[in-house]
Amino acid sequence: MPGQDLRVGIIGVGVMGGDHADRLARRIGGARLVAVADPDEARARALAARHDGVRAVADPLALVADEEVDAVIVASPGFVHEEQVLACIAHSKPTLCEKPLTMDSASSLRVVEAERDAGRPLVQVGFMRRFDPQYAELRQLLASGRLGRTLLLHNTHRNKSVPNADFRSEMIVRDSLVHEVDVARFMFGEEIVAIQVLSPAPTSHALDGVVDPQVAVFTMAGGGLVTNEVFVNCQVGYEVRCEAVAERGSAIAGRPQTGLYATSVGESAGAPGSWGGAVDPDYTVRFGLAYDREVQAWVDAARRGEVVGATSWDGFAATAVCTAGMQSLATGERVAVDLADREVVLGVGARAAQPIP
Ligand SMILES: NC(=O)C1=CN([C@@H]2O[C@H](COP(=O)(O)OP(=O)(O)OC[C@H]3O[C@@H](n4cnc5c(N)ncnc54)[C@H](O)[C@@H]3O)[C@@H](O)[C@H]2O)C=CC1
Ligand SMILES: O=C1[C@@H](O)[C@H](O)[C@@H](O)[C@H](O)[C@H]1O
Repeated sequence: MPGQDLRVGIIGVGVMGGDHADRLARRIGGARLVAVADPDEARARALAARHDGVRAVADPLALVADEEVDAVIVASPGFVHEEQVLACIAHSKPTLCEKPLTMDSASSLRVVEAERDAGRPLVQVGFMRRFDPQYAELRQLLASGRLGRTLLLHNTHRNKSVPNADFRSEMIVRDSLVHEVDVARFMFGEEIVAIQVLSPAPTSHALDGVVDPQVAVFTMAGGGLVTNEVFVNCQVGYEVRCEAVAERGSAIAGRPQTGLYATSVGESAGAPGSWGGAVDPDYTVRFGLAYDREVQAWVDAARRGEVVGATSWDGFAATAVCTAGMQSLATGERVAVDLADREVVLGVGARAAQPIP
């Protein structure tokens, strides 16, 4: 592989698959897009037609088996990830799987076990916030110990709106809150042992019966607490931040300026979707650089036969927390996370992913 471009296939060419195709074509070195697969064949053909040398393949599993595809980005909906990622592992193809790894902890564990049995690291999960410069710097600051022991995190996660009628309360946990789960594990460097999902009065902008916003509280293995607001129909724009509170100070990733920061759809804070500067409209803008860094790191690591960023274990651990979160959403009760023992599953001394370059 050294010296040759990594030939990449993308499964699922909706918002994220299309975005990754563009970055592979324009901004990523050492790789080229060669094939795309999507059951929406017209969409796959249209994307292939926009890029030189890219084939549209009807069957995602045929793309995985294709000898001219070295590595695969899985950007299909979460409920088909298990079958597609297992196929990638069976064909020894390095895989960047968009979050969530799968929809429940049992299926995510099957992916972890399949990769273990394949005997080499193959799967990176698309938790891109780990590659956002501010999130990465916050993680380094906390790990350096300069602020003392980390006590609390406060996460905010707001989407302007979600277009999909399928985006029910459960989806907010499995598809949106799952990012905060990974952030909490990343910042603390430890597992989450319990989750409680609270249901405030919903916004009138949510579909009937959808709990939006939600407030989730995570208990970390060392006793730290993480509060999380997830609000997917906030109307204003995309706001994602993480404040860490430690024994000797605090720090925030994701706040664009100092001073009063007010957002509004109305006139009081200026033009709609503004605070005097602009609120990012969505994740493709806010995390564009993080996705670039994530995909470049994946390409570089795949060429070395390694995995960086979030591993299949991280994907499994996040899904396990969300599985418990679904139970808590239904009852309002605090639910313990049922996480397999990492050393039992992966073996004593199993190597974590390489640190993010
Ligand atoms: N990291 C991040 O910030 C984000 C990650 N995502 C994740 O990316 C994945 C895709 O999400 P979007 O692009 O927003 O969805 P989308 O709905 O825009 O696109 C999904 C595409 O997959 C195709 N598809 C449906 N069934 C398929 C199958 N069996 N095999 C292959 N393709 C299939 C659809 O035709 C569509 O083109 C999801 O896992 C989602 O959670 C989505 C948005 C942001
Ligand atoms: O992953 C993402 C979406 O799937 C999810 O639906 C959004 O809530 C997140 O902000 C975005 O990053």
